[in-house]
Amino acid sequence: MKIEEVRKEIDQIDEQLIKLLNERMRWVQKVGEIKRETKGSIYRPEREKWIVEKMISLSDGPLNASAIEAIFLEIFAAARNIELPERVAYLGPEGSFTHQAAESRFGAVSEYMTLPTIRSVFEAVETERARFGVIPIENNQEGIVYETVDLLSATDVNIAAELKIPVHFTLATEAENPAKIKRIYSKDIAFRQCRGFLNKYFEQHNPEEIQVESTSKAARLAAADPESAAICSEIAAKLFRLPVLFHNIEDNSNNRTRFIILSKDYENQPSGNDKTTIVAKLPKTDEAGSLAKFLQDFRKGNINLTKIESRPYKGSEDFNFWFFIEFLGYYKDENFQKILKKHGDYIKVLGSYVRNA
Ligand SMILES: O=C(O)C(=O)C[C@]1(C(=O)O)C=C[C@@H](O)C=C1
Repeated sequence: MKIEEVRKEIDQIDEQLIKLLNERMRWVQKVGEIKRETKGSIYRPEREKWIVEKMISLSDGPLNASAIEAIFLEIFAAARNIELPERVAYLGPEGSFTHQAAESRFGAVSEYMTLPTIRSVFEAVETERARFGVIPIENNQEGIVYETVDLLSATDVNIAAELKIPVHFTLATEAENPAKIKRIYSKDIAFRQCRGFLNKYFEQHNPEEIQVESTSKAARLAAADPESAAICSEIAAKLFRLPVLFHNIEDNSNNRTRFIILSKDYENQPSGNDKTTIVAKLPKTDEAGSLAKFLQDFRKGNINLTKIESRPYKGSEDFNFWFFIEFLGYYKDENFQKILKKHGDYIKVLGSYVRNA
C-alpha cells in the first residue's frame, strides 16, 4: 500500500472524528445549560475519571492507558471551556512543573494566569479572578510545602482535586554533545537532584554551574547561548524550543510532586474512592491529651488517616499548634459526620476529592 492510500484512510477517520467530537460537544452544551439552571459545578473530576477508566477498559488497539487519558483530558478541557470559559491560575513561571501539572489537567485550550507566588494564586481564586488555582502541596523527597498548608487554613477556598506528577528533569541544549557545553543553568535543587548524571557526563571538562531562580529561566538563558545547557522540565524546553539531549536525568526516578487544584465554594460528588482534607484547631487547653482524644475518634470510626501535620499558630506566645489532616473517605460519610458533630466547632473541611494514587 502506498502512503497516499493509507493517508486517505486516516483522512476519512479524522472526518468522522471531528463530526463525533462536535456531536459530543453539542451534548456538553446541554449539560452546561442544565448546570446553569441547577447551579451545578462545571468541573466534575469523578465523572471524568469514570469515563477515562471506561475508555481504557474498552480499548482494544495500540493506544495505551496514558495516551487514552491524555486525549480525553484534552477533550474534557475543551468541553469545560464550552460550558463556561475557565481561567486557571498557577504558580509560575511559565514552564514550571506547576505549569506542567496545570496543563495536564486543564489542557491546551484553557486560559491561564501565571502568578509569581503561592499566595497570589490563593488570592486569584478567593476573589474569583480565576476559577481554579494550581499549586504544589508536597514532594515525596522534599516534604510538605508549608506555605500552601498555612494558606489553606487562613483563606476561604476549597480543594477541588489533587494530582501527582513525576518530576523529571531534562538536559536541554543547542549543543550537539556534552563536550561542547561550557555552562549549565539551573535551580539549586535541580543541580542537587541531578548530581549523579552531572558527575558521569561532565567529569572531564567541568562546565560552570550557574544557579538561577527557576528551571524555566534556565531554559530561556540556555536558548540564547548555544554553548550552554539547562536542567529543566520537558515543558520549559518545549516552551523555549530547546532540543532535549538527555531525558530523565534525575538521580532518583521516584521523585514526585503532589499538586492541588483550588476553587471557591466548591463541592465534588462522592466517587467511591475519595480523600478529604481538613484543618483542626483544637481547644488550646490540655494540648497533648486533646489531640490524642481527637485522633481516637478517627480510630473508633475506622477512618484511615493519610496525613497529619502540626503547624504553629503564627504570632502566638505559647507552643500551641493546629493540625492539617487528610483521611480516606468523603466528608458526608457517616463515620466522619459523627466526628463533625462532636468537634465541628474546631474543624474546617477543605474538600473531598477523588484520590489520586
Ligand atoms: O458530565 C458532565 O458533568 C460534563 O460537564 C461533561 C464532561 C465531559 O466532557 O464528559 C465535562 C466536564 C466535566 O468535568 C465532566 C464531564
